[in-house]
Amino acid sequence: MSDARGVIRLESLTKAYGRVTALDGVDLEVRAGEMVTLVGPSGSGKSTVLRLIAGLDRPDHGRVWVDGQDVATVPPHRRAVAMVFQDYALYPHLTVRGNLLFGLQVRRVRRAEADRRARAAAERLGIADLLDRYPDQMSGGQRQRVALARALLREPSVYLLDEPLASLDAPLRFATRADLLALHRELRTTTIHVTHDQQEAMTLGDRVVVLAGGRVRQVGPPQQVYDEPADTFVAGFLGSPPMNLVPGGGLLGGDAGATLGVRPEDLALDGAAPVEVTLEAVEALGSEAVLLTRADDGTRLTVRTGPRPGVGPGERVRLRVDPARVHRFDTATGLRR
Ligand SMILES: Nc1ncnc2c1ncn2[C@@H]1O[C@H](COP(=O)(O)OP(=O)(O)OP(=O)(O)O)[C@@H](O)[C@H]1O
Repeated sequence: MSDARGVIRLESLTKAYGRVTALDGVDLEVRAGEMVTLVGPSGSGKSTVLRLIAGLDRPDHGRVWVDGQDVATVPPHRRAVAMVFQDYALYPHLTVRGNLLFGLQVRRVRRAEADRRARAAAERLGIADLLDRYPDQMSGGQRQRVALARALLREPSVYLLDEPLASLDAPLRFATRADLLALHRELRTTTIHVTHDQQEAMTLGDRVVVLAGGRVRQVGPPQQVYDEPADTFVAGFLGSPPMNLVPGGGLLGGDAGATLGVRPEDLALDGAAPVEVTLEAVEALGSEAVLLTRADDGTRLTVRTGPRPGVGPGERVRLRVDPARVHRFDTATGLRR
């Protein structure tokens, strides 16, 4: 089914490890050419989703479709997927060239053709001068590029990326993220990318999938999920610092049965505003500052301001709340109203 190439469909996927339910009925369709970011707390089942797609584990119930085909009986090496892990998983006894050629040799690609493809992938990822090095002679960033180049050589229908940037330092992470995005724009290969990183979740995917407790909580374009979180869990998970959530509404405006939420950037210092709080701490982050405040009723509100807010701990300050920016959730169910 060539028209389904690159399409991934997960249907009621359930998986338990002993008494731990890792996935609890996951449905998801990833479109051809799409880049989807999978986020969620530790243990929410993100890696399990990838492992089931790759065939490294089998679901207890449910189905995985790759390229329009139910892959239940297809072994991992026959699936059209390439997985990249945080810890690279390179062969330590092989050079970069050896690592890149390995999969091509398994697939009986002729040597001259394999060499040509390996060099092209290495050049694309900027590691062509490292072909004779062994993995332990390279930095983490370089190893990760080798792992990505190796995935590229498989020419899969789908890339499964399990936190590939997590062990890189901030500048390298930023640069590699940009490379990953450029590569995706060029190749348009369907990609599912697991990350813990808020910025990656917001910037890398066409859509973000929020997972919690083995269930999909919300799927949508990152900005939409950020602007309209489906429940209090998603509201508190996406965004750093997280959304302020006030059960009963309190000083955001009383609302029995509702939990009101406001993001730190939607609160502002304003001497004429009615909400008065005590400033407990100021976190200066260079490009911005985060104010930790506490109202007389005990409610804590986090405020995001410019880098030099001009106020200090212990001061009484007033906060302006943009009413159009207040989110309303049902306290009992947590669902957006
Ligand atoms: N092989 C295994 N044996 C037992 N339990 C497992 C196994 N693999 C995963 N689990 C459990 O299944 C749940 C989901 O794990 P999974 O690795 O998918 O989570 P995750 O969202 O990727 O977490 P993290 O962000 O920490 O990597 C966790 O509770 C985990 O402890």
